[in-house]
Parts: sequence; structure tokens; C-alpha cells
Amino acid sequence: MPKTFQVLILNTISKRGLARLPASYVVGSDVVQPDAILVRSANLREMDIPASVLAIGRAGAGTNNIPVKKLSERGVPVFNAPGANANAVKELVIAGMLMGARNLIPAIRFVETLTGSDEEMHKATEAGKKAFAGSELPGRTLGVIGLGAIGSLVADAAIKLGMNVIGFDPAITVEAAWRLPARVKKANSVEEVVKAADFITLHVPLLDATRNLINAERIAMMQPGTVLLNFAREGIVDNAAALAGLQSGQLHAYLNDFPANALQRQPGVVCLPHLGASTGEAEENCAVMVAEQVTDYLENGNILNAVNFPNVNMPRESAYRVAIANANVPNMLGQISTAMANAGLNIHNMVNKSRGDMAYTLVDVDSSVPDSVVEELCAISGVLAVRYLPTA
Ligand SMILES: NC(=O)C1=CN([C@@H]2O[C@H](COP(=O)(O)OP(=O)(O)OC[C@H]3O[C@@H](n4cnc5c(N)ncnc54)[C@H](O)[C@@H]3O)[C@@H](O)[C@H]2O)C=CC1
Ligand SMILES: O=C(O)CCC(=O)C(=O)O
Repeated sequence: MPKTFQVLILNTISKRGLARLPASYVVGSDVVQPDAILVRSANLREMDIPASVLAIGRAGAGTNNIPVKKLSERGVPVFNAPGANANAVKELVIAGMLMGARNLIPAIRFVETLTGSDEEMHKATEAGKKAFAGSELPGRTLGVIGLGAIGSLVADAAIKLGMNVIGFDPAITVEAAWRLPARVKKANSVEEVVKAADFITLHVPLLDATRNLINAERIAMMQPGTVLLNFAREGIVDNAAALAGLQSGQLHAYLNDFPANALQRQPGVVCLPHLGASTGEAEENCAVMVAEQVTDYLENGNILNAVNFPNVNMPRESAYRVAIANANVPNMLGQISTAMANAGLNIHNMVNKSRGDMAYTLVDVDSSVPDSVVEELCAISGVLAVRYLPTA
């Protein structure tokens, strides 16, 4: 009989992604005892996450809306969709650079004020347009802070538009480094980037270390007339400092995805309604990716793209599988295999991986696992969660 898991859906998750969940699952926004939650930007930090929850799927990149540390303590993986919306954000950043360089938003606002006959409007257009004359991108320098999935695509697109690019990322992954064009100049600090660039774009997660990454001190180091783009997260730019920078002329424009009271109707500010990932393609990519990852976890215990667990995949060769999340401390494997051996269980296959403080073990055995063994495993000090996943 196919298994039934219950999946709580928060936010609008693409139908194509939801269709990847097996038909036997109960899926909806009113599920009360969910085995998994699929979410986009809803704030799970303010929610009592039910004890029934085994996995969270974030249909997107950032997980700052999810209490990852607390969930790790419960042995619950938080999956995301790395790179699945990167192209959508990249395109919006390019649009943002063009909006900033060509003064498109103030120009549109100006046109909206025009009244009178067509002839009067034409006259006012020709008289007024000089206020919105802009500059072109080739030969200008783009500074990219954070060269992950999005930052590396933005850097590549900017090079193709004829720009110079300088980037900073102290923890760039090997895959992202491979994606970077050789022409991207590697900076050794945020300061080196902000001093060199005409346009600065941010593609880092919101962390304690990145809060107010762009502050008054760094804005003062910028070239006068810099265009600042924040399509990463609210909080990475100090809004008050950005407004002061616009007033002093250090900043020419501040384009971002995060409306706030202080930014409303401020000259030089363009706020979009968190649109970075809002394309049909990105929504579908993200939803498909997390739905597949969460399903494989619920059914087989395999882990791909959890932000708090190692990737672990073991093809199923036995019908009897136990999945154990545990603290990454000595002698866990010894205790796990002893509990199984004492119950006469023969281990067919086993994989154990760790990431930081978290370790995860999949054990396939040759015969059915009694409840007493699962209870014994749960009682081992340092074990956070145990799941028995038989297919028979
Ligand atoms: N506006 C929107 O709708 C969207 C916003 N985002 C935001 O963009 C962020 C980045 O997304 P991805 O590129 O997909 O993530 P990613 O994980 O692929 O890349 C982030 C990069 O930032 C780097 N980084 C971390 N701290 C840094 C620091 N202090 N200085 C410089 N680099 C640092 C990391 O090493 C990593 O390479 C997400 O965390 C999310 O907050 C992502 C998607 C859509
Ligand atoms: O789901 C969304 O629209 C938000 C996307 C986002 O901010 C992210 O993926 O980090």
C-alpha cells in the first residue's frame, strides 16, 4: 500500500511542484498534523511548528524565515532549492541596473504628471527629458558581493554587457567559482569592492555577519553617484545610511526588493515588492526541487540540499531502513550498530555523514525492525530523531 504523508502548504507553491508529491499524500493549507511543510516567505519563526513535522521544504534560496537551529535540535532537515530561482533574480538585477543608469522610474513618474493636449505633452516631454539623461553600462564597473548561485550569474551577465566586474566572496564554492568568468576581478574585502564600483549588487544571505553590510562608513567609501542594488534581503543595507547617501550624492539610486516605511516616496529610491523570484519558471523550478527532495526524505530518508544536514543518499537494496539524526560526537555508530546486533539484526548497508554538529546515518537491515530497537536507538544520548522506513 502506498504511504500517506501529510504536507502543509504555506504561501502559493507552484502546481507543477505540488504534482511531484505522490498522489497518496494529503496536501493542503489546512493540514493540522503535517509530516512536512512547504513554504516560501512565510515566517516560520513566529509559528509553533507541530511536533509531527519531519521536514521543511523552502521553495526558494534564503532560509532566514525558518528557525533552522531549533529544527536542527529536533533532528528536522530544512531543504531549500539552491540556484532554482537564480536566473529570475539575475534578470531583475540587470533590469535594476538599467533602471538606475537610465533614470527610468523618475522618468516614468514625470510622464505620468503630463497633462494637456498632445502638442503640449510633446513640448513638455522635449523640455523635461534632459533631467533624466543617463549613462550606458559598457565600461562601467559592477561590484558583486556574494558570488553564489545568483551573484555568479549576475557577474557573467554583466561581463557580457561589456561591464568590468569586481567580486567578493570569502567562502565561494567550487561550483560557483567554475561558473565565474575569468574576467571577474577577485577582491579581498567588501571595502575593495565598494571603492572600485559604479554599481554595487548584493547577493549574500542575511546573517549576523551580513546585517548592515552596507552602512554609512562603506557608503562614504563609494564613488559619488554609485547605484546600489539590494535584491538579497532587508537588513543587509542600513536604510537610513542609504537615504543619507542619496542626499549627499554618494548614491545616485538605491534599488531594492524590500519596501519599508522609511523608503516610501524617497527621491532616488525604487522598491519592488519582493519580486526577485516571482517568475513562473523560478516558482516552478523551486517547487519541483523541494517537492522531490522532501518526498525522497519522507519515503527513503535520503537528504539532498538541506541547509542543516549533510547530503546522504543510499540506494534501497533492502526493505528495512532506519534513518537516524544524531549529534556529531564519538561512538554514535558503535552504539547504533550494537543496538541492532543485540536484536539479531544483520546490517546490509550503512552510510554515515556529518556536517558541523549534525550527523546522519542510514542503516538498511535484512529483516523487520522491532519497535523496541527504534525505542532503544531513540534513548541513546545524542540521538535527535529516529525514523523506521520499511517498504514492505
Ligand atoms: N529577492 C528575492 O526574491 C530573492 C532573494 N534571494 C536572496 O539572495 C541570497 C543569495 O542567494 P543565492 O545566490 O541563491 O545563495 P548562495 O548560497 O548560492 O550564495 C550566497 C553566497 O554568499 C556568500 N557569502 C556569505 N557571506 C558573505 C559575506 N559576508 N561576504 C561575501 N559573500 C558572502 C556565500 O559564500 C555564498 O557564495 C539568498 O540568501 C536570499 O536571501 C534569493 C532568491 C530570491
Ligand atoms: O518565494 C519568494 O518569492 C521569495 C524568494 C526568496 O527570497 C528566496 O528564494 O530567498
